[in-house]
Amino acid sequence: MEPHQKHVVGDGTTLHACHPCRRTTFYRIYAVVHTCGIVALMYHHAHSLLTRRSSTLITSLLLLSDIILAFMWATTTSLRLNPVHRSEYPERYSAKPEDFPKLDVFICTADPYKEPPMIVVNTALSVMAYDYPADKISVYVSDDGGSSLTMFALMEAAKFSKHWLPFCKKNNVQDRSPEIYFSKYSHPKDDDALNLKMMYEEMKSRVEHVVDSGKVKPEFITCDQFRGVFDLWTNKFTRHDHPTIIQVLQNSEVDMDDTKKYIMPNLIYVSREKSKGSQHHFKAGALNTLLRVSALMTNSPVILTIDCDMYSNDPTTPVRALCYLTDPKIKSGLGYVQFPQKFQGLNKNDIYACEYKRLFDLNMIGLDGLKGPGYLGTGCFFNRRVFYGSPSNLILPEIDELQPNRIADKPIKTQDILDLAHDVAGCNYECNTNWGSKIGFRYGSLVEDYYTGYRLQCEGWRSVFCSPQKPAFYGDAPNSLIDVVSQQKRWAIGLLEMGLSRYSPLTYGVKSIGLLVGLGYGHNAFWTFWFIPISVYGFLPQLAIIYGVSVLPNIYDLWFWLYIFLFFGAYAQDLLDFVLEGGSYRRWWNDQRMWLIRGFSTFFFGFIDFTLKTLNLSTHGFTLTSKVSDDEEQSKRYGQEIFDFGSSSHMFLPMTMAAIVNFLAFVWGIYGLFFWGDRLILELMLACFAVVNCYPIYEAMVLRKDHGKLPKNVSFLAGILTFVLFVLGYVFLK
Ligand SMILES: O=c1ccn([C@@H]2O[C@H](COP(=O)(O)OP(=O)(O)O[C@H]3O[C@H](CO)[C@@H](O)[C@H](O)[C@H]3O)[C@@H](O)[C@H]2O)c(=O)[nH]1
Ligand SMILES: [Mn+2]
Repeated sequence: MEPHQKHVVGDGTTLHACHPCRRTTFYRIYAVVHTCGIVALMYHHAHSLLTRRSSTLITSLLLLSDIILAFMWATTTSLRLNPVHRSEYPERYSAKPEDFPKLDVFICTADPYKEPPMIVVNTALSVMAYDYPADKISVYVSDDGGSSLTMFALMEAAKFSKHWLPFCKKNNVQDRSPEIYFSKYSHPKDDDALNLKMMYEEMKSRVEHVVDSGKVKPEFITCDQFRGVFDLWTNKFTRHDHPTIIQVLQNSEVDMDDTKKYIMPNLIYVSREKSKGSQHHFKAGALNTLLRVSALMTNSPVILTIDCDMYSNDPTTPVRALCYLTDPKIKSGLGYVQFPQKFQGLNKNDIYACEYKRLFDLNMIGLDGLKGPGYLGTGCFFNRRVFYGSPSNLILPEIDELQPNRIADKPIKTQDILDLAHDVAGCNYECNTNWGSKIGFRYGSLVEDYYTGYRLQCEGWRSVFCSPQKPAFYGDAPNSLIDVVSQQKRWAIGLLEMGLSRYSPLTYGVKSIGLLVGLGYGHNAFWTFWFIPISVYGFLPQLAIIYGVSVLPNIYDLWFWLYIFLFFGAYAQDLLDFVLEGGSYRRWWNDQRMWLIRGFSTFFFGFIDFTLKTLNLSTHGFTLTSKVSDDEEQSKRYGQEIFDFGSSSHMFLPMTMAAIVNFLAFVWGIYGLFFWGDRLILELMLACFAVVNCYPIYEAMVLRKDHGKLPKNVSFLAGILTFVLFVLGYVFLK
């Protein structure tokens, strides 16, 4: 955290303040210097190409890699030119609770086995218990799994909330996810808390029991009111083919706690209609359904979207968001307020770099200083109006009932509202409408979040990054390598879909939001291309060592120093960014290592999958990240910061090859130092750097015996492929 953030701002009535980072001036100067370096390097390559000083193939590969590296550097730099921090002062927010705007919360879930219903329950309870007038909160849960188990769990949640919410408010509890609260205070002292803990444990065991048995048997149902609902799950019902189910599980107009002192918020279960033949657009489709259903029922001007695993960690969060969303000076053009994604349970040095500091933090503060952060899919408060055209041009939806400015004043359980709600959740409802193209969350990319935020910004909406000291939300991050690289492969594919669409940040984006923001979005949109420079520098110089030819300048060449300068300059700046934003050195090291690993897995296979899809040779879907960790040994290994390969996957092949090639090159290069002297010093330095980075792979290949080690067949296949590579290298280099 930078020191200037502490000072008090304004006249004591401003609700928020913005502080530019102090490093900016230095960064701008450095940007000029580094650019000169890059230009010189390009000259060097062009010169070698023209004078054919070395093989054309090698120079072209190096040139291509360096062009991509330079592009990536430029995109990162565009986000370093004006990063800002913000602070807001919720204690100064003076509106009376009855004047607070209504708030709709959207929670998405999609599979009761990968996303256990108890997780959804805790997330829902944590937001229902916000420090906010309860009659103004409506929680909508979208269940793309269409699961009676999830519905059952939420029914239980509604019942439990009548005890939980009063308890939180009376005792000013800060952890409003009961799971977190009771794991922190596992031995409550007073009777109230003890009772409640028992009640929670009982609910949990009922829900888990139902999930284990896979079916809601009549004897489990304790609320007579909802008995009939489960009949909707007939024998023909499957998750990919079923009618719409909408159930109001709690209704703020009538539901109160037992003492009749506390009003309960709305809780509504929505599972949109599914059928085999129609497009569902994954999460974006689910969110658009909620947008419509909520428009009919409550039509709140403020919408919070969260993933089912992102529980609230701070009950005052909505008021923080209101500090921006209701500020008359900015509110008319403000589309959304994004909170960072933070994760619970990361190990100390975050071996898989799941904190995503660059993605979720550094890039966001960079964008915030320009035009506002992207949308991260969760932890984001929207102005409902943002989904209906640019700030100056309202695009009306096909029916009046869905208009963003309409006041929804009928009771939510009115029959015609429920009927219409079923209608708008139908799977053919969106045909021939603007949903997904001009209205609502945008379709066309697997990362609907990032893409939607970007499109909204292109329309002229501003956004704000709100990153309070106490994290507003906590979610789950994957904790085995295969989960990490698969999640990011989905992202990489979705981002490339965005990058190569007709709304590409480099063309459309630059035109509508300016060069810097366009470039900034381009950084992620073209993520996959990292695999090119990473593979070239991960294999080519190493093969060169093996065959004793040089591909990079030697130490007596002036160009040698240019390479040294660019490498260390870029790395040092990355480290500086990371540490100045509160990261540790070890986490940074792991972050850069994961970047290399992603280069050989996520980015490479993401690119291949995208290409296959484009050629219509395969399809790709939204593979959910699993939120269950019942493998105790694996969790233990994660805690000990040991890499978990475990299952055998082709994703591990290229990185294993790189590990082998670099090791051989390093050994051969050291030996060669005595033979041919320091001619190949740059190549050797690269191999050495890679070997240090590959340490966990060597360990997993040869030293470990546990279940997380690298499967033998992967090592074996990688060995064979390495041999093939050596043969190819011989053909081209010798
Ligand atoms: O068909 C689908 C698929 C997913 N989801 C929900 O989408 C959310 C995110 O899915 P998850 O498997 O957790 O993906 P992550 O990669 O962890 O999610 C990140 O990346 C996604 C885009 O790929 C964003 O939507 C998320 O907000 C962002 O946290 C979850 O709540 C799911 O229930 C649906 O509702 N319907
Ligand atoms: Mn997730």
